[in-house]
Amino acid sequence: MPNAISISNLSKTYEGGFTALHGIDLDIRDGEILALLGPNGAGKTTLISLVCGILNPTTGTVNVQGHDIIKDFRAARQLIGLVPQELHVETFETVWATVNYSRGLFGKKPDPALCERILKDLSLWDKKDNKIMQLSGGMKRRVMIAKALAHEPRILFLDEPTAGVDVELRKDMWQLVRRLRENGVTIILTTHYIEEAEEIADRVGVINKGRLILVEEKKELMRKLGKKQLTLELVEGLPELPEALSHYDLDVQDGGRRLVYSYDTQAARTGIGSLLADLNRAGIAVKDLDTEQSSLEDIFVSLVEEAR
Ligand SMILES: Nc1ncnc2c1ncn2[C@@H]1O[C@H](COP(=O)(O)OP(=O)(O)OP(=O)(O)O)[C@@H](O)[C@H]1O
Repeated sequence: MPNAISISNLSKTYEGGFTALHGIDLDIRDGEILALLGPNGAGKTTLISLVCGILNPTTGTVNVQGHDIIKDFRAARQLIGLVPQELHVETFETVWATVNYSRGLFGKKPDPALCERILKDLSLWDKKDNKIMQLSGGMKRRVMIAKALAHEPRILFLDEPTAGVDVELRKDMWQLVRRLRENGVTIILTTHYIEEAEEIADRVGVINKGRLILVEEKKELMRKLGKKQLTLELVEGLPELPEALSHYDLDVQDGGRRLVYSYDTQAARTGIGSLLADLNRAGIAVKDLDTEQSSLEDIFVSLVEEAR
């Protein structure tokens, strides 16, 4: 499949000399949902602003479905919808006027049926005649999304779409994102909520201090970097760990009544079989056992810590 966006050696040094992005190379595939994760100030918004032509790069190029973002700005920009992090909507306009106007900005003919569908999809239809200033924060955020979709972009950037949004609305947004993807829209979202990436992304990119430290299929990332833990509930508490078990990576918890064994899912041998055999040999009876896989959050925290 062709790439929706190709980013090559992209850097940004702001006036004053601070370099917020260092030589980013990234291909965003057509039709995927890519989540960009990174701590505050990592450079996520800078990257989005460069791709959307809001900022000029210091080095590098960005190609949007074959259109260079600088040489062929209008064609490239037309393919993109941007939902910025900050809410800035014309407060005295109605929802309906705002969304229709946005479409016109891209030189597209009015399409009331499309605007109606977008507002209905975003549960804003009953607010269409309201002035934006009469809406709640979550509704204003949805208006920003409606605006970004009004010119039928093929690529949608969502910069922290669910920041400050309640759980219910967050789930609605995820559903909307999935629906857009089903219609072939490529989606790039930045988020601090790892569960968001875990829930909806196909691939995950991690940015730290202006560098893209990793881009990987979410499933592959979790498989490769995910550790598993086996928790063993013992029939009787152990006063101390027997010598025969000292070579296992075991954590003794709950006054010796629980053993937690960490193992690498990728290792040729997990060691579980021999651990259970050694427990049996040592006369330690197991009441119950449970396994748990590390979350994307654990992986993310360890990646960013490693890069420090
Ligand atoms: N106009 C500017 N001039 C100078 N430095 C800037 C400017 N805009 C952003 N920066 C710096 O660039 C770095 C990256 O900022 P950016 O907004 O891209 O981060 P981010 O990953 O989006 O962060 P957050 O998650 O907090 O939104 C930060 O150190 C920020 O202070």
